[in-house]
Amino acid sequence: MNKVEERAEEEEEEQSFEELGVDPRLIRALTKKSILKPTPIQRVAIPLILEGKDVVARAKTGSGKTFAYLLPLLQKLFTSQSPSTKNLAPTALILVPTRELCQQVCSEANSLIELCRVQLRLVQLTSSMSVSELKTTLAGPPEIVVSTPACIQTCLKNGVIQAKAVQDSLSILILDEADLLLSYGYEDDLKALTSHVPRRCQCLLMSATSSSDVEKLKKLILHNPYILTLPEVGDTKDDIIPKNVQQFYISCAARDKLVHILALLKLELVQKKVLIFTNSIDMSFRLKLFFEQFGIKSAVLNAELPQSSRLHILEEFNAGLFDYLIATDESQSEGKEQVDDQNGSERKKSKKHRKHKLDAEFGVVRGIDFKNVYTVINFEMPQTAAGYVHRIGRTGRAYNTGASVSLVSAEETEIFEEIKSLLGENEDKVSQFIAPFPLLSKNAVESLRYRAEDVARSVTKIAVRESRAQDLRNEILNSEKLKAHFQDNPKDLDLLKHDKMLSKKAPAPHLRDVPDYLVDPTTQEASKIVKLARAAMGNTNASRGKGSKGRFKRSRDPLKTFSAEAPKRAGKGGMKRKAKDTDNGHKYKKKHSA
Ligand SMILES: Nc1ncnc2c1ncn2[C@@H]1O[C@H](COP(=O)(O)OP(=O)(O)OP(=O)(O)O)[C@@H](O)[C@H]1O
Repeated sequence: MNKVEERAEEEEEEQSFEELGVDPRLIRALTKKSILKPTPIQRVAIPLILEGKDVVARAKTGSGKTFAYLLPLLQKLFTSQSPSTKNLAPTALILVPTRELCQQVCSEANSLIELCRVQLRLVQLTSSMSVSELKTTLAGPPEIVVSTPACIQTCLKNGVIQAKAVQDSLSILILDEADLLLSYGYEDDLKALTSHVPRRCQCLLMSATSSSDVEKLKKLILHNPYILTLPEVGDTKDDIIPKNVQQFYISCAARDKLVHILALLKLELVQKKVLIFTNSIDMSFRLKLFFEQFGIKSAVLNAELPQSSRLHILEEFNAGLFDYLIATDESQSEGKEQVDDQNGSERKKSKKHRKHKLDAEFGVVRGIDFKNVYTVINFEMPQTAAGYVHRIGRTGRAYNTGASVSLVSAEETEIFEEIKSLLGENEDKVSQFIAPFPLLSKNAVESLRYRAEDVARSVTKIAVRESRAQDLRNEILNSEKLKAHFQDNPKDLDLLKHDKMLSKKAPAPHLRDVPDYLVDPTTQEASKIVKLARAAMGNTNASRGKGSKGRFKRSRDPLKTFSAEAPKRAGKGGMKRKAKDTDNGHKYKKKHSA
């Protein structure tokens, strides 16, 4: 790149929201949220959307896609309000695959609207609402509706929204997390809707990955769109995971995973907050009960819990009320049961053999904005490489940094190799993108083995089953209370704690703290460095805020400068990434589709 090109790129990177043409009210609102400069996808998408272009935006997880469409959408609605024209249907429709995402988009948008002090109504429609609730919510109508395709289809079928009114009123249609809409089974719902979408309607399609599903949707909905692809996503395999996330793995036998995760958490070798993934709900309860005996408080999150409990757990975790969340993601082995609206649509497929209903519109991984998660731990490896990308995408969001640690057993070698090849690894070479975790020594693991195995034996299948049932009962009882309470006090998070003890047996006092004599000096040193680094990076629950506040100081990163084992390999992985990290090109491709 020559100097002129370099300068042009630098200038582009320095572009402010103001220069992108964003309304001063929105800029003030963003400033209040400590969002000061646009991310690369926002820089390119906002002006095009303001101009009224159809856009397909592909940018990696956590790159700020939500504001990339919300800001121009709100701005257009601020200025287009005309009291003489009365719409009979919403002007804008945002479709997302899950209820959790509905909730998240609504709260992001509503907080901007509130801060801007404009008259604009945005509502959320969910499949759990009755026809009369849907009608009441849509009365007006509101300018913006956020929902899932299935729910909109229910509204159309039941006459809650008239097709003719959609044709007359709809000006902007946004498909968020577009790569997932089809895999959630919404193809027919989307096809039914598109027949009513007027040609003049501006259509936007946002996604984290490119897939044949995105192509299908593009053909179905968009007319001659601008395709925005940040090179970090589309072109080079090595940048599928955000650059600010360091990836590590630990090879261990499946039966040794408990002692390894105990060592990581108890010896404080990973930074908080920590999001732990399991492939089954039973395993998440096994982990929770195991942790409890060592005085580690955690909460579980899965598709079986009532929706209000799930939203509350997310809010509490995001607010920093607890540090460890064990999530079972939606694509994993237990599958998901299709439950839909109360009006008995064809999507309701009951599976008798399953004891508990899992919510088909639950999505814990995809698109959910977990705030300030520093470490993602794959206690069990995901079943697909794409699942890995989405799990890891829960850390390192926007300008924050993060790390992931995957516990890989011999049985998981195949998927691990698949993940490495997706990231662009060459089988014969030393791992470039996922390095062995350098801070956990064999001695450290062995020092905890006796205690871990003893406690693991006490967490029997019956104990797991009982605590899972108990937790579900508690949450169902609480969910009604939560629903009512949140309507009156949306900001109150302390009503119910989700990290309470489930175990019938109180933890033995001697297991709460690891005595110094059990921890070898190298591990003590490693733990000290992690703590120091956390303090130096301002990574505490209170201070590790959004945007640039928690910005990474690479030179202070212990995972780059310290190694308890295998210093050469870890160093190599670290150095390579370090070199790559300086290459912070934010180019984009813009082309008209054929
Ligand atoms: N310009 C910005 N500066 C700093 N933080 C930002 C900026 N834009 C968005 N964020 C924050 O970054 C986080 C991630 O944004 P967002 O959820 O939009 O990512 P995403 O690209 O949609 O990710 P995913 O594909 O996982 O859904 C959010 O907490 C958001 O508030």
